[in-house]
Amino acid sequence: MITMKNVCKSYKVARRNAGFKEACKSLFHREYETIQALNDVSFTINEGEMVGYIGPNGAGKSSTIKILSGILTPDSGTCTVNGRVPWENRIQHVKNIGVVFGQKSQLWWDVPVIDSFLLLKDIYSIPDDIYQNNLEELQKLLDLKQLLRTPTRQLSLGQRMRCEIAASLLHSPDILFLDEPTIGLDAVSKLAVREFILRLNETHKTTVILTTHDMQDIEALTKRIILVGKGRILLDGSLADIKEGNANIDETVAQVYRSYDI
Ligand SMILES: Nc1ncnc2c1ncn2[C@@H]1O[C@H](COP(=O)(O)OP(=O)(O)OP(=O)(O)O)[C@@H](O)[C@H]1O
Repeated sequence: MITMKNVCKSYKVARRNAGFKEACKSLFHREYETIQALNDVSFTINEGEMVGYIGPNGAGKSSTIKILSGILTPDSGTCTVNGRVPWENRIQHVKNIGVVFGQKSQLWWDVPVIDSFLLLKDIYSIPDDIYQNNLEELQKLLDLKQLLRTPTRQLSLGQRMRCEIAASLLHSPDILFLDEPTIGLDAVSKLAVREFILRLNETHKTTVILTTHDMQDIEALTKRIILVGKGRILLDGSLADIKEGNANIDETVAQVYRSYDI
């Protein structure tokens, strides 16, 4: 189970005006601004649930995922993932979770994908039999056979994303965090990724938290949505709660964002 209770997170950002004079001035006197990325965020997600975490740019989605995966520590509030505080026992915690950041790679750029997988096997101390079973299953379901011997940098975005998802699941995590996993993918790759996530959730009961701006992803994958805006949870329900008649889903969501002024 995942719980977040009254979590707040702010960032301190240095600001200065343009120009050489301002750069010199900032050496002696820095101005800072505080950005409140998360403000009193609370929710609970049960085992096996698949939840869409949506909101406009800068709403606080990635900050939430980073806290849940132990990369960031909140300023205040509590958070547990399967009974563990993510940032306190990171080594144990990461064995339980898989994370895919659509805009970042966890694969080593210059080596064949299979070498990255072997490195991950060592990092996560995955036993041989589990690694082999998982590799075989993922290879089949994500159609990786032709890709494993290719260096990551030579893969297309869609091919890389399939490899990234496989990499995040080699150690059989109970929970998968997907931060914009279909960003930039063509229709065929998107469908393949969606189908795989659905199947993973159905067969392995993996808990999935998905952040995306693609409302078709949300429509296809999640029954529950949590809407975040300006660092606050604004709605915890289903797409049906915000959908009106046969309105287009993108227009509906844009209308919701406008109505909350986010
Ligand atoms: N490392 C950082 N340093 C300073 N400010 C940050 C940092 N990371 C995020 N922020 C700020 O915190 C706020 C929330 O950012 P976050 O990346 O969590 O939003 P998001 O919902 O994931 O956005 P997007 O959909 O654009 O990826 C934004 O105002 C952003 O500028």
